[in-house]
Amino acid sequence: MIKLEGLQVVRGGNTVIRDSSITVHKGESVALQGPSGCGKSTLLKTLVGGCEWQAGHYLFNHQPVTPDSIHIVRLKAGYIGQESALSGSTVLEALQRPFSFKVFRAKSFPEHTLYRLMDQFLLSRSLLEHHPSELSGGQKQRFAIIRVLLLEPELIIADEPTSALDAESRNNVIEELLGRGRTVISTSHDQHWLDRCERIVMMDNGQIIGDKQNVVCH
Ligand SMILES: Nc1ncnc2c1ncn2[C@@H]1O[C@H](COP(=O)(O)OP(=O)(O)OP(=O)(O)O)[C@@H](O)[C@H]1O
Repeated sequence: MIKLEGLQVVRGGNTVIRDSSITVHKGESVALQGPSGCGKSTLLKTLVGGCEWQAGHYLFNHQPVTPDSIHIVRLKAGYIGQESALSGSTVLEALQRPFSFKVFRAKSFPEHTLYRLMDQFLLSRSLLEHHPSELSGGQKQRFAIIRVLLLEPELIIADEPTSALDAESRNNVIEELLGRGRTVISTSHDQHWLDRCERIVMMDNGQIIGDKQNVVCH
């Protein structure tokens, strides 16, 4: 699904991703691990065009991707960022907003899925009428994940998706994102999340330095 070869990313004049290559197949769950500042978030952002790459090759579903054609990835990949903003006058409006974008207009808003996910993530229905700024950090994070899931992306890119969650909602989010055969590329400092990813890719100083299969206990 994703193939990077010799990728290089420069930010603020510094090379923060260097000569990085990785292949991720459909259905795999991969976590990038490594010290703070080694480039994990940058690599995830680059996959959806949040950072430009200056050298290397990027293939998505065997198609070459360039910074100019990154929209082919954005159509099919959902990005859950560390500070995903929900914009709208209510939470419901924020969740519905992507469905008004031209590229997603053919999709209808999956209300049943929304309610299923809210129940699973322990979110009460009344929150839908709240202003997004009234949500707690953990509620915001769960709604940001729901917003991505409602669009049924082929690929999920998740930057610390459980960082603001308590144990119960964390387990439910892990089950939903990692327990259903989805293709997920992530970074996390949460050992519960890491234990459920099938592959751990080690990074250091902007480079991929190791790749191991995890024995996943379901
Ligand atoms: N907007 C930016 N402009 C310039 N440099 C940046 C920017 N954002 C991050 N960097 C630099 O890029 C490098 C990689 O940062 P990145 O956030 O990708 O690391 P990380 O591995 O995700 O760290 P953490 O585990 O702390 O989230 C760091 O040296 C950081 O200082």
